[in-house]
Amino acid sequence: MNDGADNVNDPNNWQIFSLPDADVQLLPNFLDVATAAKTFADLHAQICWEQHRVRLFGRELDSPRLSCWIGDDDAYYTYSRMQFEPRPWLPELANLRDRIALVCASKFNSVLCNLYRNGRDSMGLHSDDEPELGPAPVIASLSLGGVRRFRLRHKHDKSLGLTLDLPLGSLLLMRGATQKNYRHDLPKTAREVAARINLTFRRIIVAGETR
Ligand SMILES: O=C(O)CCC(=O)C(=O)O
Ligand SMILES: [Fe+2]
Repeated sequence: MNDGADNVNDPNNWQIFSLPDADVQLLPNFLDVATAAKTFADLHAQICWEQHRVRLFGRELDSPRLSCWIGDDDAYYTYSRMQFEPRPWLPELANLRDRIALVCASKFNSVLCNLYRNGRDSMGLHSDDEPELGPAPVIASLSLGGVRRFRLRHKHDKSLGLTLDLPLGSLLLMRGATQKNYRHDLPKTAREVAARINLTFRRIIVAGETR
């Protein structure tokens, strides 16, 4: 793990983007390069990667990536109108969850893991705005492996957006009204790119919880 924990906790190391109607920050070196590489190798081997299906224009298709939904037993999630039952936490993921919770001052009970095998794998434009995430979700996104382009686009004002090449070991934090006002994607690329793992830590509001 990154021994520069003080470093990570120093709010000055967050890059804060002044994006209207959103709250987006990046901690470029949450994991140092060696730790990020080891974490990538461990998770690539340990996560039970699955081919999820997505519904698009009334048709069901293979999603262009491999995925795995991991979380507490009660953290059910509906994504692209498909229900996912969480798989149990792996120790390394639970450890990352706790460290990320500290630097983000938020709690997470689940993580969506995505594996982009090459430049043809991608994530279409969407908002993480499912009702079970609550009205202003905190999404913490850790990137490992190959660098890929990530784009945020305002839902109503085409002039507003942000494009980031997410470095390995970086932690992107989206909070507040970001999901309400923006969509994001990870486009395909013709460049030769190494495989990438992305972990989006989330908090599902479980039935019976007051908020
Ligand atoms: O791979 C990424 O950086 C984005 C993943 C994402 O948007 C999601 O899991 O909802
Ligand atoms: Fe997303």
